[in-house]
Amino acid sequence: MTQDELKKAAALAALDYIVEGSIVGVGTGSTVNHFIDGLAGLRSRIRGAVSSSEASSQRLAAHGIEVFDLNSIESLPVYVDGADEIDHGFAMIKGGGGALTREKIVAAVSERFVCICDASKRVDVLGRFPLPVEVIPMACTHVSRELRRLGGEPKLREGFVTDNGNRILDVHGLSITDPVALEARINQIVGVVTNGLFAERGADVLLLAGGNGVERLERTPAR
Ligand SMILES: O=C[C@H](O)[C@H](O)[C@H](O)COP(=O)(O)O
Repeated sequence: MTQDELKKAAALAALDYIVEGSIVGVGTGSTVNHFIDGLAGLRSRIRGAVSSSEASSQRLAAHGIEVFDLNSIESLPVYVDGADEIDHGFAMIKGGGGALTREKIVAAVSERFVCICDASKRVDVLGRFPLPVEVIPMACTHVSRELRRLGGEPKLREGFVTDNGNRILDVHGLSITDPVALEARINQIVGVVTNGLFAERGADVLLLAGGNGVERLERTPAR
């Protein structure tokens, strides 16, 4: 199977986690695009969706799925999203598509985070994928200096502006052995909006597609 076929298999498996009659939290990216396309077939069984990016909102709307403002809803039983890397404790690096801030907000509201990935995303230690950090534009140089002090090598994502009007620094060379601590530390740097570590609020379920099908893994409570 190709990587895209594996992404699609993981995405379609996530349809089993949708709560009938609810609003569904929807992430961003090529794996989630398969999920949105699959969700279109269940349109009559959900109220609609909350989206984490302009791109996902457009795709949802094109399928006739109503997109709600997060501020207008009371609860979100399930959030479905991909990841760039996920470790064995279900901490993730996200933001390869630059949607990390809205993704983290929607994930924070959700009761259950279902992560959909092909098997190449599973790692022992996070950090080979450069860690995206969303930054207020005027703070890029300051934040870069601070990130270097933490041992990383930040590179500005050229020509890219987030849905929130900010910039992305991709931080190379980190070996992230304590994702919860690093997530908090980077968020303390003035000018940082969000970083792409999803560790304090990691995934609850991992649907991991490989050669032998889709593994359905639940986070163990002790994480
Ligand atoms: O900003 C993008 C998101 O965090 C994506 O969920 C992540 O980059 C994975 O994307 P893909 O499914 O395209 O590999």
